[in-house]
Amino acid sequence: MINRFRDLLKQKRLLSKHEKILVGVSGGVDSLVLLDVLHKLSKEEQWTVCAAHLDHQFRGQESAEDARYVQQFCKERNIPCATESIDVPKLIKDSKENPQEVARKARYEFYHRAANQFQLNKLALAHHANDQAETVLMRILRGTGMEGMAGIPEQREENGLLIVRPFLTIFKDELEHYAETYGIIPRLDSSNLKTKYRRNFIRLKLFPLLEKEINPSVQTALLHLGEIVQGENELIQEMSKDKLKAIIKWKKHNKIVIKGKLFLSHHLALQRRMIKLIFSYLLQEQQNLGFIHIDQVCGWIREGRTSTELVLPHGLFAWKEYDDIIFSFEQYPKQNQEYIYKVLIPGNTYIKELGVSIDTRLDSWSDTVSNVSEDRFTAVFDWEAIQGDLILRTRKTGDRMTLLGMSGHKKVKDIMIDAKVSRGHRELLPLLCDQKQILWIPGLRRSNLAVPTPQTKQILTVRIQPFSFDNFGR
Ligand SMILES: Nc1ncnc2c1ncn2[C@@H]1O[C@H](COP(=O)(O)OP(=O)(O)OP(=O)(O)O)[C@@H](O)[C@H]1O
Repeated sequence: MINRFRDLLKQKRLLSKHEKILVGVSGGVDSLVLLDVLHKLSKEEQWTVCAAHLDHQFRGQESAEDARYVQQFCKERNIPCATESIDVPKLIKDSKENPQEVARKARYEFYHRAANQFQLNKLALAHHANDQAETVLMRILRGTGMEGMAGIPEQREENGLLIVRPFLTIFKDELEHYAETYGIIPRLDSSNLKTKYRRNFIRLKLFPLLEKEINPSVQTALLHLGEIVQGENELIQEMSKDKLKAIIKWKKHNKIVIKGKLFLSHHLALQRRMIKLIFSYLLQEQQNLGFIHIDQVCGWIREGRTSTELVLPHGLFAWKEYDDIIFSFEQYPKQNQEYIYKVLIPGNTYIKELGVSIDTRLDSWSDTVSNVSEDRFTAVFDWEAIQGDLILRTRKTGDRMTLLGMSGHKKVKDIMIDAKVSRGHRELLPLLCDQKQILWIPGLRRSNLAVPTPQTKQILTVRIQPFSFDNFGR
């Protein structure tokens, strides 16, 4: 019988020669068989095999006896065994998290400690084909995507520990048969019937019914479905990662900007995956968003309108700026960030809303005529043509100006739209005005007003600290 397991393990290629394996052993039949099989094959495969058992203190004395039982089982076979006893019921009481998650976390932390203690890098767990079929069916019934339907992964990495499940295609009756053949007596977990209610409902009621009425091999069918989906899933995941790289314009830990048109050029299946990847990147995989939100985002991007902001769970926001789709934990720049400053002449005025300062200087024409040079953030004016105080303020509805080199007025809003200034930044961008008109939109365009001429006596040079739209309002 061990030969069949040897062949199966070889075929799976989850374990190669010289592996250093930690086996998670509960004391139940599956994990005792796994430990026994791996131990029996360890000599020829030159494996180091150790065991780890955690007493979760769920069942008082009974749990403590499980731990002693596993220790004894290991001692008889000369297998090093790490055991710990943790008051998981107390951890659950003190925590706000889901009880199963708390127990799982405690167990995995323990596995890591045990693996470090024995210097091992693989963890083998004894989930089997029935567990897999139950998982696939349960997820289908509860609602899942392809990732969920793929079931339990045969191999995955967690913080440097490679977790393998060599029995995932072996049904429990075969493990029980092995146990009987080799005289392995498992501990009976009395909590099984209570804690695994839903699983037991599927195992004890639903599967027998489905096997009788629909398909005698329903579990195998589900197992195959899981395997097929897992393969296709891996393929589409790889594709999504590739495509995502191309649509990301830039990203930082709390913000991602993607190219809308390129995103929409992909199939909806890839779009959904890419949004999911974006969520898991921003949310650090802790609290991914479900199908409803993923679909909501895809639909919202398709809508195309640029003026809506999407409020998502876990403090995430999404908005559009021309072709950019922005996902961020910072809210869309507020509309009412109006400001107005009297500009000191000569002197320095700090605009706190922008985090930049504005410098002014007055010179006689003859002093400056040789070195006056305008750029996006510097402008020069005929001082005498300026009417009253100089102010720097945000845009007001209906603001208009005459651009240098153009005749007629143009709406400031349209000038900004033409220059592709995003909606949020339109409300923040400073306008330099005198008492009557707008003279200059720093960084963007200047008006045809107060332009120095050969008759100009005094030149006003205004220089605003260069700003990028990324520096403010976002
Ligand atoms: N207390 C524990 N200590 C260490 N490993 C555990 C413990 N409980 C479960 N495991 C590992 O996790 C796997 C899955 O656990 P699960 O509770 O689903 O199965 P189980 O019914 O306890 O399986 P088994 O028949 O092996 O006891 C087990 O097969 C075993 O490898």
